[in-house]
Amino acid sequence: PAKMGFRMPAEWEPHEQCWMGWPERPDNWREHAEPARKTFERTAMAISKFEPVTICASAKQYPRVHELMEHQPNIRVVEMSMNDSWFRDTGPTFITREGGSDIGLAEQTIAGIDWEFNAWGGLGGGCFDDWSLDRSIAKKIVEIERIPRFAHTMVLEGGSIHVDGEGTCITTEECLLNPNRNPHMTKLEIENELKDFLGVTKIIWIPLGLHGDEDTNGHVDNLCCFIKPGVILLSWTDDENDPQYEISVKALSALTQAVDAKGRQIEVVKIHVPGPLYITKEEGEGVLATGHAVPRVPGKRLAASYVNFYPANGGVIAPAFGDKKRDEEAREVLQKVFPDHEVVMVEGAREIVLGGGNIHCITQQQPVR
Ligand SMILES: NCCCCCC(N)=O
Repeated sequence: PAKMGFRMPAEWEPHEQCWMGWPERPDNWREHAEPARKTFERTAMAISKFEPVTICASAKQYPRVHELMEHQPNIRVVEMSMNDSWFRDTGPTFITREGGSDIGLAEQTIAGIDWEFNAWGGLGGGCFDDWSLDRSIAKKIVEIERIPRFAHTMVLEGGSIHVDGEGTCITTEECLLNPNRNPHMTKLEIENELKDFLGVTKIIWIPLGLHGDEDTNGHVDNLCCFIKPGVILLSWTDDENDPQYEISVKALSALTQAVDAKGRQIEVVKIHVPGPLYITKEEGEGVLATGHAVPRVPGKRLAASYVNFYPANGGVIAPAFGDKKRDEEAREVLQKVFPDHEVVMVEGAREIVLGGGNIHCITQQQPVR
């Protein structure tokens, strides 16, 4: 696609809409996903103040969600079956190009990449043992939008990459070089596919993702993200005894020793992680042990980070974990780095991180065409 002039826009570039799934499986979400649906609802309502939202819900969930959103003109609900509701990873990665007949390109100015998906590691450490429905979500979304589809055989989740829109991609070795994704591909081969499909010329590799992020093997979207070309927001901790400290120091060094596609040094802004937060006994017991999904064990560290936010048109939709001090600190940092956006902290994001991700993981932006 890069050869055809496509690139993945930066997430802060104008959106046509936001796509979301709807949680229900009781072996990944506690209390039959009731608390999680409350937070998904808050997230969809918050985003809908800035851009249209499409919620995809299973046949079982459709009636309730449709009724819930009946008076929300900026939210539409469609029926779609899924194994779980992580549309960052199962939705398409949209790519765009400057279209128009004047430059001889076909009219198509937007397309969707349909990566291979194996539930974050397949039977070698994945989150559940059947992902057959999730593998069709990207295809169904681009069909609904009548957008061309670029299918790829490489396993990749949208949460494992971030781009600056100007040729640079950041990702983690912990995830992309994990043998449970593409064991048959070398680092160079993976780089070349990212360059071709995302329209980037430089990959900056970060060794490890967020401590505790075992579900995804350290997706970059839980560790750091671009806030504009040349500037990266990095999850940090002042506690040198927290295992996160070493990880963040390594990431800081990888980022400050690199230059981006335009030859810029990277400026790093730190944002402190909440907590540390751990799964409580009550939370763990609320998740059904079916044997078909990764168990939620009380006492395990939650992979909670404020960089897992969604940049909507003019709004930053960020997780609030109930850690009053760090939630407020994070809101201030986000407002400072996004001076022209309205920062909305979504209460109850702890329910999403109990499922293994956060607000960025449950959303997928569709850029304007
Ligand atoms: N249990 C699956 C968690 C998936 C998290 C998704 C993400 N992009 O981090």
